[in-house]
Amino acid sequence: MYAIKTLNNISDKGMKLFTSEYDLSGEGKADGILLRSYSMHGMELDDSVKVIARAGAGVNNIPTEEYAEKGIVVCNTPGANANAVKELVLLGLLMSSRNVVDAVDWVRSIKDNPDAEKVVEKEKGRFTGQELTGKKIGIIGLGAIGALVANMCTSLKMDVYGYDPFISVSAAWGLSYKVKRVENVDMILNNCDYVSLHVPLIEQTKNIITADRLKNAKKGLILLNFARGGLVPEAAIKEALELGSVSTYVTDFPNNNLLNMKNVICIPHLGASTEESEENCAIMAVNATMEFLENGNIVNSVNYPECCMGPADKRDRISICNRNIPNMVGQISGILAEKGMNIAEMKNQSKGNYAYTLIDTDNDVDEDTLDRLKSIEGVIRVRLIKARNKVS
Ligand SMILES: NC(=O)C1=CN([C@@H]2O[C@H](COP(=O)(O)OP(=O)(O)OC[C@H]3O[C@@H](n4cnc5c(N)ncnc54)[C@H](O)[C@@H]3O)[C@@H](O)[C@H]2O)C=CC1
Ligand SMILES: O=C(O)CCC(=O)C(=O)O
Repeated sequence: MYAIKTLNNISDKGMKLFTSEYDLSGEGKADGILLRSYSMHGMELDDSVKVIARAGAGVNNIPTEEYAEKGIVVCNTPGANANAVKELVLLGLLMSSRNVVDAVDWVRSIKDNPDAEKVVEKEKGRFTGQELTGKKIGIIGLGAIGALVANMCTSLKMDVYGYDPFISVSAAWGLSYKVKRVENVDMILNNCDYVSLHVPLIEQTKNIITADRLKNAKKGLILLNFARGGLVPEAAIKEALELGSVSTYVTDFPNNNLLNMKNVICIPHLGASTEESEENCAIMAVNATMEFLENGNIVNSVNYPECCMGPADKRDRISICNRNIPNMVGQISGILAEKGMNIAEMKNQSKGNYAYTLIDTDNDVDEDTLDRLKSIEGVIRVRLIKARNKVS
């Protein structure tokens, strides 16, 4: 039996995939944790936790490196909510271009005016906007969401520019040939009418949109931030709005300061909040959790490498989280050889500072073997997964 804890509400479509082997009561020590935006920084974790699945893309709410050090695999759900975000970006583009928020507020204010129809025609000129077609848009970050946004904007007949020095091969393949490649953030800000941010919040992207950069931005820029608040310092936005270099800031990450600024359109972090996206994310997160707990297979991890060997069905499987340093495989297989054990199948993958090893063995695995594997310098965690239908 595996115990699962959830730190946010996770769609039933995903949760009901957990079989009767899973205790979802949330009581006792968890083997796996599922969450959305809950902040895990500073949270005490039981030693029992082996896998954490973020039903979503951004993992800045999880100390992924600290957990890698503890042998806890953190997964996310790449692309599962990208379409939902793309559609909200479209709304952001339209809201900011057609003064929809102010116009709707104003028209509500005349609801008791018996001449509302006439007043509408007289006053509507105050809300005249601009069209998207023909305007320049820059997309910063061309991953799952940025690529969809870029392609959507080409369909709107916008002139689309993209910046992503780390673009993946698959994202590049999916990108319209109409998206023009730009070499730096400033070229985007200085030349575009609209800029949309789609990078993760990491050390290198924190405060990426500085006050200095915004000073030189094309006058009247509309800046959309559906990625993370920490990419754009509030002081920079305040100054840019006052100077007029930015005309409107659309953000999915409101706080008290932003809510009190004129020409800031705040949305309450709704980017991924559609039924479809919540279901997609939950299904992917639950599948990754079960795959790791039952088979030791790692999919969509952000702190350990992808490593899959199919179901742990016929043979016992040893799962090892280890540091990415020389001679780990040699030492591991050496111990199994000394114990007279035969390796039927083995896989070792690495990612950054960490590596992961899966071993299927023809023999029974005893406690002494596991203890010896654990004592290897650089081994972080060892787990035995008993075969479900063992061949004797
Ligand atoms: N508003 C919301 O509800 C949601 C917000 N998000 C945010 O959007 C972010 C992006 O999501 P996805 O597109 O799914 O992730 P992704 O991982 O598919 O794409 C991120 C892209 O950013 C690029 N990148 C990284 N560092 C960069 C840099 N310094 N400069 C330029 N590009 C850089 C990467 O190469 C990658 O192509 C997430 O990390 C999350 O913070 C994601 C989903 C929902
Ligand atoms: O779960 C959510 O609503 C937030 C989604 C999000 O921000 C993300 O996936 O990065």
